[in-house]
Amino acid sequence: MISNGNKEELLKLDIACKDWGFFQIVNHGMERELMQRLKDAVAEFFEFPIEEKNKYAMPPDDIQGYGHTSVDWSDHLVLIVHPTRFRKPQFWPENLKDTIEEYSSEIQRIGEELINSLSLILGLEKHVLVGLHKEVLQGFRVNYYPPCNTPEKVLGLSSHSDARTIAIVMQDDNVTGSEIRYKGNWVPITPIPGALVVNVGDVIEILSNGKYKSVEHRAMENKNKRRTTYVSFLFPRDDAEIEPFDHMIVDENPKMYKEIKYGEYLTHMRKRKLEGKTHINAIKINEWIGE
Ligand SMILES: O=C(O)CCC(=O)C(=O)O
Ligand SMILES: [Fe+2]
Repeated sequence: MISNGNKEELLKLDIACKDWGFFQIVNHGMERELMQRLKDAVAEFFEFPIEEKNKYAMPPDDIQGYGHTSVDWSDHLVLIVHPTRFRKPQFWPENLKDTIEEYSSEIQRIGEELINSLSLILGLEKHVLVGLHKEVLQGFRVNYYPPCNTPEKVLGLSSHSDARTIAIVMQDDNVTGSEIRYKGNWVPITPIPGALVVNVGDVIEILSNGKYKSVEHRAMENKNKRRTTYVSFLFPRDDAEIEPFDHMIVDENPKMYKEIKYGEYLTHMRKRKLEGKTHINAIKINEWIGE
């Protein structure tokens, strides 16, 4: 893991965020046993009969709970896990709650360390970025992709960029499916056992005035194998103001994005379907099509 302040590691992080927007971390300090425990408990949950899973069903006007994507071939469970006052315990499956609690507190530690490193590569003091969040919120989303007879005809999850600060993803070890768009091609992310995949979200792209990219990604289906991904999103409080840092705006790279309250950005994004980078493009200067 990037130890804060280690110049060589920070340089690697800078390159990864500029070129790819994605990287994998290995020495993150999360116990392999805890990672496996979460995988086992989630597998148990998705194998429950539908009536059992529907006890946690996402109501039409909510973003938390168990549900299905409308156009894609996957199910999900979505929870806000941090801070605790935003939790809705009615959506926390009984067999998962203790493990999610433990896993998400490790993710909070790892995620805040990563945000501190991003603060440093953005040329700021270590804690500036966390401060700008007002509070670092954490969402947890499990994506469950069942085996599919016609994997070439449907997607597990349509192409999108994440509207968050960063996403930290645990994948299955032996199944592929995640792909990122790199120089016009779709590149699979090969799982490294025990590693966590990290990707830069729209918030970092906006704050860095486009230097670090929130890269488009999608999930493919597999014919004979199911696949599960465990995605933790870190993001600012709704009232945090998001706009490019002054020092990232230079003559060769004029200000690319308008200032926006994070909550407003999310509201605007939720009105649109998942489609590449349309949300962030909408707040680009000269392209604003919001309210
Ligand atoms: O499951 C994957 O491979 C990607 C999931 C993802 O991008 C998301 O949930 O935002
Ligand atoms: Fe994503």
